[in-house]
Order: sequence, then C-alpha cells, then structure tokens
Amino acid sequence: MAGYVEMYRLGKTYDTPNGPAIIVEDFNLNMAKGEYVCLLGHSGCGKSTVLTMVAGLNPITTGGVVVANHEIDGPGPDRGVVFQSPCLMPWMTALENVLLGVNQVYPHGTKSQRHDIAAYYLTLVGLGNSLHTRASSLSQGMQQRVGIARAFALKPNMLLLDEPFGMLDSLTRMELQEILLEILVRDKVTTLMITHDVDEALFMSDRVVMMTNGPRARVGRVFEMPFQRPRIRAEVLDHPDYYDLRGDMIEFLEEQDHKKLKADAEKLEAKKRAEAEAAIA
Ligand SMILES: Nc1ncnc2c1ncn2[C@@H]1O[C@H](COP(=O)(O)OP(=O)(O)OP(=O)(O)O)[C@@H](O)[C@H]1O
Repeated sequence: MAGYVEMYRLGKTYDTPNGPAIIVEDFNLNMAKGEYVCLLGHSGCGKSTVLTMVAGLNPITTGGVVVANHEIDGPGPDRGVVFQSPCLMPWMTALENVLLGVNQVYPHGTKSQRHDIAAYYLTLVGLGNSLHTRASSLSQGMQQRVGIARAFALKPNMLLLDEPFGMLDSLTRMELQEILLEILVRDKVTTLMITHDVDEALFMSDRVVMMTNGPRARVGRVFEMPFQRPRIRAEVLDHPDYYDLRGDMIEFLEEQDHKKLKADAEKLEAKKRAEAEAAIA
C-alpha cells in the first residue's frame, strides 16, 4: 500500500578503512499522513542513518524515500529535523534563532507576520517570556524547546526527531513529550522519532518499528499501539496491553543482543581457526 512517506529498499553503505560497510539494507517502511512512528533498536544498528537519509542529510546508497509524492534528493523545509542538541546560534535570541528558518520559508510574509509565527511557536513550547533571551543564556531544556519551535515554525510535512529528549531530565522530558504530542496531533504532522526509551515509544507513537542489529539492519518487528489519542499518561500506563507490548519489545531487543553475541563468538572462532591453520601451513 502506498504511503504518505515511503522508504523502499533503503540501504546505506559507508566507506571505511576496512572496505565498504553495509549498515542498512532493504529497509522498507510506509507511513500514513499524520502517523507517528518510533524507531527503536540497539545502539549502532543504523537508526540515525535511516533518519538522516530521510532528512536528505546523508546520501542514499540504494532504494529511495518518497515524501508527499516527491522523491527526496537532499534536505528541504518540508522535513523538519530535531537532534539531541539543537545547534542554536548562541549569540542570537530565541526569537532570532526561530526567525532564521521562518525568514527562508516565508520570504514574502511581512516582518511582523514572520515575527508572529516565530513568537507563536515559541509560546506553544512554553518560551513566551524568553523570546528575547540569548540562546547561550537558556538552559538545555529551554534550548531544546527553541529547536522544537524552530522545526514546527517551518510547517513541515514531516518531522524527524533523533532522540530529542535524550539529554533532558525526566520532568522536562515528560513535559516536552506532552507539548510535542499536542502540536503534532493538532497539525497532523507525520513524525519519525528515534528513541532508546521503550516507555517513550509506547506513550508517543502509533507504531513502534524495531530494527534488527546491524550490519545490514532492516525492519525486524512492527508493533501497533492500541492507545487512544489524545494520550493521557495514566491511561496509557493502565491500559491492559501496555505491559505485554513493553515485554514483547524488550524481548525483541534481548533476542537481537543474543544474536549479536552469537555472531561475534562465531566470528572470533573463525578468526582463531584461520590463524591456527595459517600457523600449521
Ligand atoms: N559516516 C560514517 N562512516 C562510517 N561509518 C559510519 C558513519 N556513520 C555511521 N557509521 C556507522 O554506522 C553504524 C550505524 O550508525 P548510526 O549512528 O546510524 O546508529 P544508531 O542506531 O543511530 O546508533 P545510536 O543509537 O548509538 O545513536 C555504526 O556502526 C556507525 O559506526
């Protein structure tokens, strides 16, 4: 079935000193408009590689990505990206940082219209009183809010989030999860988010896509979330399927770990055998 976002046979090979390394291979995923998908997998399996290819920041080796009927061939304002650290211009204010993108996307808007858009999104993320504070004086959580406002202010078709709450304390993290969900659901933005946190994936997403371990990582299992929107944390936690789903996801990750340990042991064994044979010859 065609999707609003289609990743088809997506693959990435990096050149390394030891030769080409096939990190992602045959990664297939379709997303409906407005859908929220979380990508989960072990560290180093290739999650950021997939996300940066969709963002157009990382050249695709094989396959392709279509967003809203357009095959992507580089970055564009139709896809907003938020990383773990927001990379703000430290000498500019929160407002000026958001305006950097807004000015590019709305070049024909008046100065006051562009100001209003930037101020509106900053207010939504709770920074209405810090519009004119320099980024360097904002806390990490506030800077991440600016990063989220900056991505939303561009009105993207798709939002790509790479562990956006990874560096925040748990209270700020929970608050920002809720703010983000509220804006995303209201604006029906299609979202792909990387997280290491199973509970975050359960709370935020419509589907959780589990990646196999690399090399040649691909989609391993897909879990559908049965929780209603708007999401209320206590209701999600109380849902009869919550702990079963959580258990299945953790089991998948553990299985991948065992497979990796087994593959590593076999590789080591083969290396020792080859060395022993070479010594005899
Ligand atoms: N530019 C590059 N050149 C060579 N190898 C790379 C490059 N970028 C990433 N890799 C390798 O590709 C693999 C996947 O990296 P990636 O960052 O996509 O994983 P990840 O699942 O997002 O990891 P994490 O959860 O730790 O952020 C890793 O082994 C990494 O070392």
